[in-house]
Amino acid sequence: MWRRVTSLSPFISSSKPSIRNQASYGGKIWELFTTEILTPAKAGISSDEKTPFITFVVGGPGSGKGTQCAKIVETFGFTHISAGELLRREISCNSEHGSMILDSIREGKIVPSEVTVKLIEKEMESSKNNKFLIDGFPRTEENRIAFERVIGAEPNFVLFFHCPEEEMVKRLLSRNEGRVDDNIDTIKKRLEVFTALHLPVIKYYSEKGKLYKINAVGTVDEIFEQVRPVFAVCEATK
Ligand SMILES: Nc1ncnc2c1ncn2[C@@H]1O[C@H](COP(=O)(O)OP(=O)(O)OP(=O)(O)O)[C@@H](O)[C@H]1O
Ligand SMILES: Nc1ccn([C@H]2C[C@H](O)[C@@H](COP(=O)(O)O)O2)c(=O)n1
Ligand SMILES: [Mg+2]
Repeated sequence: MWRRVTSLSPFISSSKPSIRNQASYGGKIWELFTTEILTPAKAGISSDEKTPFITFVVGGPGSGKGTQCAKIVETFGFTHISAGELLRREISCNSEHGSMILDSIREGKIVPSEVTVKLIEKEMESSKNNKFLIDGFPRTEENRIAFERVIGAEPNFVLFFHCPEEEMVKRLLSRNEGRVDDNIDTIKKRLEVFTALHLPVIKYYSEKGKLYKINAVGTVDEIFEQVRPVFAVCEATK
């Protein structure tokens, strides 16, 4: 079980990173952000079993966040909390916010942060684990600030899956899971929202030295080989 932390502490020291891994293909402004694999001390990994270890997993729609989270869970024993899945669950059980959430998802819009953060908080509180992968969150600065306020914690680090738009569109159109937002019109809106609202979040964590940028092009296993060393640092401190 995790306990809530009451103050936010800086996790990053100024010593040199042990490994530096920069994505190698062209792109937009995302190119400004680097991936660094930090030493345990630099990554701020606590030896306190009760302090939650929080990783945010971000990236565009279809960049492969969910796919890689499944591999991280299998290999490193994290609890996977997908913000999108929690919201879809609210739709399926016709909850108080179900129809508002469905409308937002159909339109490719972001659900108000207070709703999403409350769902995440409930999942964290009911888990016996203290290592969390929070997938598809934060999508916006509003999401990020609401999490800090409600949960009283920051992520230990943030994994950013960087994928070209054409590849994301191709993957989403062939996902075939019956999602109401996997159609070309909604995908276009999701991409617009991603470009407009996600950049400040990426920039924020990059400046804090918490961002690990992963080149999300390649096979699932190739991509996981970039992800693995980030979590191996965490394992090494147990
Ligand atoms: N490296 C890859 N190469 C090709 N296809 C992939 C790769 N990784 C994932 N996929 C496929 O692409 C689709 C989208 O992947 P996934 O659901 O993991 O993305 P996501 O980032 O979680 O998307 P969303 O934000 O919409 O939830 C899935 O059908 C998945 O099987
Ligand atoms: N922080 C979040 C996460 C998700 N949503 C909504 C909007 C997304 O298009 C949809 C699906 O999420 P995904 O499964 O693609 O991660 O859920 C949101 O509003 N806020
Ligand atoms: Mg997903």
